Amino acid sequence: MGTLKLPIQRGLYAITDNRLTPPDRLLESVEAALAGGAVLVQYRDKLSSTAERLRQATDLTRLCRSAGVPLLINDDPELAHRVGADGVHLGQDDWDLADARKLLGQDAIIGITCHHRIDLAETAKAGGADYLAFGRFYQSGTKPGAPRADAQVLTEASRLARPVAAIGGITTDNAEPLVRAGADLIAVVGGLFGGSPEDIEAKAKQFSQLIALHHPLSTHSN
Ligand SMILES: Cc1ncc(COP(=O)(O)OP(=O)(O)O)c(N)n1
Ligand SMILES: Cc1nc(C(=O)O)sc1CCOP(=O)(O)O
Ligand SMILES: [Mg+2]
Repeated sequence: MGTLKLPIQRGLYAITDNRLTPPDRLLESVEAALAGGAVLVQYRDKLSSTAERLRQATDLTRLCRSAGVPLLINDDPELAHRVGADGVHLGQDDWDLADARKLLGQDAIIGITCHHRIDLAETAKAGGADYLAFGRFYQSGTKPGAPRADAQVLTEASRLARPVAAIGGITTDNAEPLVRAGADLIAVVGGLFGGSPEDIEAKAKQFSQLIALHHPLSTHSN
């Protein structure tokens, strides 16, 4: 873990996937997302062996650190601790937030899945979550069974004074209403990594530009 908590910027949150960012393309895919302006990266891998996950997480930690962008590990605070990543993303059935905080320390970034529920977000905030994630907003090939959420929850969550992430089926064509509703982080797997590897940087730039343009607190014209 770094010695200082990195700030969470508003923008694109790039999330990796075994199928779409396989081991032989993982680093170049994330590099392209970073070149396109991703402000946060999550290593999400539910299939690889422990040794492979350790290798990939170590490589990504190095890459993201050199880009000055925080790397979070999905589900696995012990792996985050081992590789010195910047934090974790935890779902409602994953590690307890307090236990993860105890292991990773105050400077770790910990994000929590809140589905479509403000009560879960309030609990997560009270427990010290660094951002609150809501979804899924659209059909998702990555997690088709995730509960549905409506964009209004993003506006309601804006009052909680924590960065708000939106996830689930988001593409450059459907992200704008979520940004307008108050999403600070647009979290994407398929809409970023699902096409041709040559297109990742351009897609990341498109996401980054539309977030900068349409967020309610943007200094650009809306
Ligand atoms: C940014 C972000 N939001 C939500 C999730 C989903 O977390 P979880 O509910 O634990 O589901 P899995 O990702 O573990 O399948 C996420 N990973 N990232
Ligand atoms: C990992 C995840 N969590 C979700 C939630 O709603 O909590 S939706 C989702 C999948 C995100 O991938 P894609 O951008 O390909 O839909
Ligand atoms: Mg999880």
